[in-house]
Amino acid sequence: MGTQTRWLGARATAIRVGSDWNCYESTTTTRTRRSFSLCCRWSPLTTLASSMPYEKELAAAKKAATLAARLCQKVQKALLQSDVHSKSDKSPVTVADYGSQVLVSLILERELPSELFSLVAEEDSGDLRKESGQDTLKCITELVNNTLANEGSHSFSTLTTDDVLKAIDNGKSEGGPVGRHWVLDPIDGTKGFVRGDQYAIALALLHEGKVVLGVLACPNLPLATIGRNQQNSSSNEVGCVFFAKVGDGTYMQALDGSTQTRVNVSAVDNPEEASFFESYEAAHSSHDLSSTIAEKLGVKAPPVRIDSQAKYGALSRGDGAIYLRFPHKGYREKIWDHAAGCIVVSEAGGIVSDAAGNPLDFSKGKFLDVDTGIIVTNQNLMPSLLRAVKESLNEKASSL
Ligand SMILES: Nc1ncnc2c1ncn2[C@@H]1O[C@H](COP(=O)(O)O)[C@@H](O)[C@H]1OP(=O)(O)O
Ligand SMILES: [Mg+2]
Ligand SMILES: [Mg+2]
Ligand SMILES: [Mg+2]
Repeated sequence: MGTQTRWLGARATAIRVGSDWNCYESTTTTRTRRSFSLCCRWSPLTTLASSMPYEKELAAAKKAATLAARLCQKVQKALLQSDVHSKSDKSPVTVADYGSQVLVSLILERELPSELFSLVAEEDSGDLRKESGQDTLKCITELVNNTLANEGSHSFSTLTTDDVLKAIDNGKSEGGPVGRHWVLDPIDGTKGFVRGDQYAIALALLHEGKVVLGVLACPNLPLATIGRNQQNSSSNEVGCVFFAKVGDGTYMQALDGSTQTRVNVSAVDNPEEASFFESYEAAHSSHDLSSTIAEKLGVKAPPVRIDSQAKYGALSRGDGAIYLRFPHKGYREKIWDHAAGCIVVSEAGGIVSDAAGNPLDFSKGKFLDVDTGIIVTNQNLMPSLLRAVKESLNEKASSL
């Protein structure tokens, strides 16, 4: 099975690998590589991208999220050991948020050099460019350089503060329905991070407005089941990475890189045996509304409250069967808070929708316009969950 090359003119080359022809466009101005499946005449014809769709991108995303998780673990450890562990002192958290974004941005760009790079990320460099942000900027730069050095990453020379600002600002893309966009929450669940609880590094790739891959690194999530289905486990190891790409299922791996296992959502169809996740923070999601819905549905177990998209990860492996999220009036959901979690759950067999049963639309820029809230469960429970949600919302509206 050798390779063979055909010259398709000044801008494209076809390379045969085995019986497949892979066509590349090469222009000096755009550095893009595209599938030419529509314009090439001979067959069989597939592209590298279609024979292993998003394989390279997934590997890069896992590498980026894992390294960012290491940086966050270091900061959280220092934060919990120091006496600045107070909610009013936001600086250590800020350093980790920015540092995580810098690492993901740099690693993705380095690992995928032939692709146009577009990143929609939560943080921007505005505050770090002010006089008052200079100490924090130095601190982030040092932290990122140390993390890269500890990982033995020799492909980066020591970063300057300017490099750091540029890497953060790579995340300024607006996303949208055309092309590819990475979507990043460098620390999802900041409140949990500060408390020493759950948080996640959430990274996803959108292609033509759809989520095609997602990685959720959850440094504090036990590898063993949590929540109501918790069994006695000999392992108290923590640190999970969930990852999924479209059509390929969802997998979980330990953060330290052990063998991956395929995961599936719970198959429970009796709500009495189901348990549900919701935000730890009542300010992020109405606990009252969730408990009305759960009661109407017949759920007996109390809610499992944890921070961040770790809820999507836990649900994808069947730790609980339902996730209810009803932010308070006026709050607009962002794509980076759901993109990775959404594909992790749906590839594990679950359904993610808004409160009216519509799928989430990630193609509208950085905001997600959802009807009232977000609900997640398996195929068996979704019809009755939707009924319970509708009834509860109607009752709430008529009581106002
Ligand atoms: N007022 C709010 N209502 C709902 N979600 C919020 C609010 N403020 C921040 N968030 C975001 O909600 C997510 C955490 O939700 P939870 O942990 O409760 O599920 C995080 O993405 C958090 O942002 P951040 O990424 O800055 O932590
Ligand atoms: Mg978030
Ligand atoms: Mg965040
Ligand atoms: Mg935030």
